[in-house]
Amino acid sequence: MASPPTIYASSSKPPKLHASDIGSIKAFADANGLSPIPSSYYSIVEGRDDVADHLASSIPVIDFSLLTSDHPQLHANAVSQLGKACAEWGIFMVTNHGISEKLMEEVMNKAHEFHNLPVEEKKEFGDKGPWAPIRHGTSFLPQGEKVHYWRDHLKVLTFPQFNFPHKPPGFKEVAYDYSRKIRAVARTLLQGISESLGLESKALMEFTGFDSGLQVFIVNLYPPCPQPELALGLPPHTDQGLLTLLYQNGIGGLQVNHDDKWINVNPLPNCLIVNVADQLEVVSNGKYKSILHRAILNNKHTRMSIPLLNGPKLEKEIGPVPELVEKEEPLYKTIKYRDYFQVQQQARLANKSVLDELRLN
Ligand SMILES: O=C(O)CCC(=O)C(=O)O
Ligand SMILES: [Fe+2]
Repeated sequence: MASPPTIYASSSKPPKLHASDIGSIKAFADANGLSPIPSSYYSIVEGRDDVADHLASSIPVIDFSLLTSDHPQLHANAVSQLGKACAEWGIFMVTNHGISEKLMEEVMNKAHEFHNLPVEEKKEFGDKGPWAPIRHGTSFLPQGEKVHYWRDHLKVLTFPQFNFPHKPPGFKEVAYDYSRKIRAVARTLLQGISESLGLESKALMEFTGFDSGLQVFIVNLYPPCPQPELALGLPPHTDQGLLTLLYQNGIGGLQVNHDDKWINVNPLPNCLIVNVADQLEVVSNGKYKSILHRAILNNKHTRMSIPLLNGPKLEKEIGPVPELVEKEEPLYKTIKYRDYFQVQQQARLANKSVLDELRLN
């Protein structure tokens, strides 16, 4: 067995502090510098898992301009690559997506400004539960979790209704523009994914009510952590929704689980990282599995990530698409997307995957 980290051997193990008392891990990290982290943030006890870094360069890359090409063969090739990426990986990078570098930078800068606002100024956005349109908070599920995670977040419902914090000035405007452009990219990807399953291009959009679908705009900030070998930014989880499109500030930290190994995601410049999420697994009847991922930490740089979760319409009944289960057994229950949240909250509190609750034996 590996020798335990020295912090465990010390008689002065740092105190357990509850994330709700800490409020903002950024403010806490700013105030505490290099002091040992509270022991309530120890989520890695056996040392970090091995990382299969030789596989990092195998994460698929989809050229969006080929997917939207008028040339039938180029489009067909892109669709087949997309299907392969969803089936074999559940994560891929999208290049040439058409969202300008300038807009992406503006969103990132404003997002940073938001997290840099004094704690008092952000109090009005404090987390009031899963259905609140704007929620600012820390960790993962502070009220239910046994250990905490080194991250602050802002989560905003940006579709079908657009909500957004009114500060810092200009954030709302660039976020609106970005949110709509991301939805358009997600919509085109969903059409390609539909085709890759042998369905009509609009089939998944219509079945999931995508054009009135939920979008959650998340801004994560992971401050430098003095003991990154002991804590995590986010625990292993899958995302709700159909497709998550994520952009980060150039500091690595996202890892995905592929064939039971953790792999660092090293994004190409200006690309979008796309994750297959739970509802895509369900509608594809398990052909495209939602990807397990987590966020690790470093002790030097602030990491920021901006994932936008694009899901079905809340009132839609979501289960395997009927065309796919004409010749095979449905592997998942059908439930209203709105009710899925209830199941998800309970499953997460019990530390289970929500899909386990929806799987039919
Ligand atoms: O920070 C990251 O790269 C991952 C964020 C994430 O998985 C999430 O917010 O659900
Ligand atoms: Fe996630």
